[in-house]
Order: sequence, then C-alpha cells, then structure tokens
Amino acid sequence: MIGRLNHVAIAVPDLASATALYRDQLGATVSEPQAEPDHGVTVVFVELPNTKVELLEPLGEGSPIQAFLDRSPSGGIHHMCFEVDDIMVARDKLKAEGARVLGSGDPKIGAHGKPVLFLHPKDFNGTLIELEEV
Ligand SMILES: CC[C@@H](C(=O)O)C(=O)SCCNC(=O)CCNC(=O)[C@H](O)C(C)(C)COP(=O)(O)OP(=O)(O)OC[C@H]1O[C@@H](n2cnc3c(N)ncnc32)[C@H](O)[C@@H]1OP(=O)(O)O
Ligand SMILES: [Co+2]
Repeated sequence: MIGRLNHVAIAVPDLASATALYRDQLGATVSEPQAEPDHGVTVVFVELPNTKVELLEPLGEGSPIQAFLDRSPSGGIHHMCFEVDDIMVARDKLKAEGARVLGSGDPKIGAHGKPVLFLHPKDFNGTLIELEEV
C-alpha cells in the first residue's frame, strides 16, 4: 500500500537556524518558509535527490508539535511521510485493522496541496506516520 518516502520531518525550535544548518553547512537546497496555520506549523523543505526533509517549527497556540519540543527542546525526528495512491482506501483499511487515525479521521490538505492524514505513533513502533495521496 505505501509507496515512496515523501519526507522525513524534524521538529525544530528555531526554523531560521535549522534552515541555515542544512543550507550553509550541509549545502542543501532549501525552500522558503511556508506557514501552515491549519496544521499549527511553519515548514521549510530541504530538497534531496531521493526525498525531502521537512523542518517544522510550531505556529500559533496548540501546535501539535509543541509537546514534542517540550520533551526534546533541541528538536528531533518527528514523523515519516509515505505516499499512497488513494488515501481513503488506505485510511479505511488501516481503521478496519485497528490503527488510530489522528484528528477528525478525515484527510486535511498538506504542505504539497495534497490530502494527508496521520497515524498514532503507538500503533507503529513509536513512529508517527503521515500518509500523503499523490
Ligand atoms: C505541514 C503539513 C503536514 C505535511 O504536509 O507534511 C505536516 O507534516 S503537519 C505536522 C504536524 N502535525 C501533526 O503532527 C499532526 C498529528 N500529530 C498529532 O496529532 C500529535 O502530535 C500526536 C501524535 C497525537 C502527539 O501529540 P502530543 O501532544 O505530543 O501527545 P502526547 O504528549 O499525549 O503523546 C502521546 C504519546 O505519544 C508519544 N509521541 C508524541 N509525538 C510523537 C512523535 N512525533 N513520535 C513518536 N512518539 C510520539 C509521546 O511521547 C507519548 O508517549 P508516552 O509518553 O509513552 O505516553
Ligand atoms: Co509532514
């Protein structure tokens, strides 16, 4: 069911300095910051030949990444995003098998303008999983 690794996300306390690390020290191509108020984050994408790294900074009150950063103030790997062909088919299969789909259970539009949803980390070996329809 899952296809390509779309991105690995890293929660960071300071998006500007994290972006500078990837751009200036690691020599990567980075995007401009993109505010995603519906998701409570601002994102920068680091473009790699085979996938992307998504740098995440909290945006607004009640950001879903705030508790994670409170536990790990210097940041850390937050989620992996896998591509799927049909997110509703994927969601319904996972729910039928007992996986917890986070939020309302309905996909939201993600940073690439495509539907995304999240699966509880406790159901996937302690790893938060994002699915993105491509
Ligand atoms: C920009 C849009 C989009 C894209 O297009 O790419 C994005 O990527 S948006 C990214 C941000 N959005 C989300 O993460 C949405 C889904 N996440 C959530 O709903 C919450 O973050 C969460 C997964 C429910 C956790 O919320 P939190 O407030 O941290 O809950 P708890 O404190 O109760 O934690 C419960 C339990 O789970 C462990 N945990 C929490 N986050 C993670 C994580 N990222 N990876 C692994 N484990 C995680 C946490 O440690 C707790 O464990 P215990 O202490 O053992 O109970
Ligand atoms: Co993501």
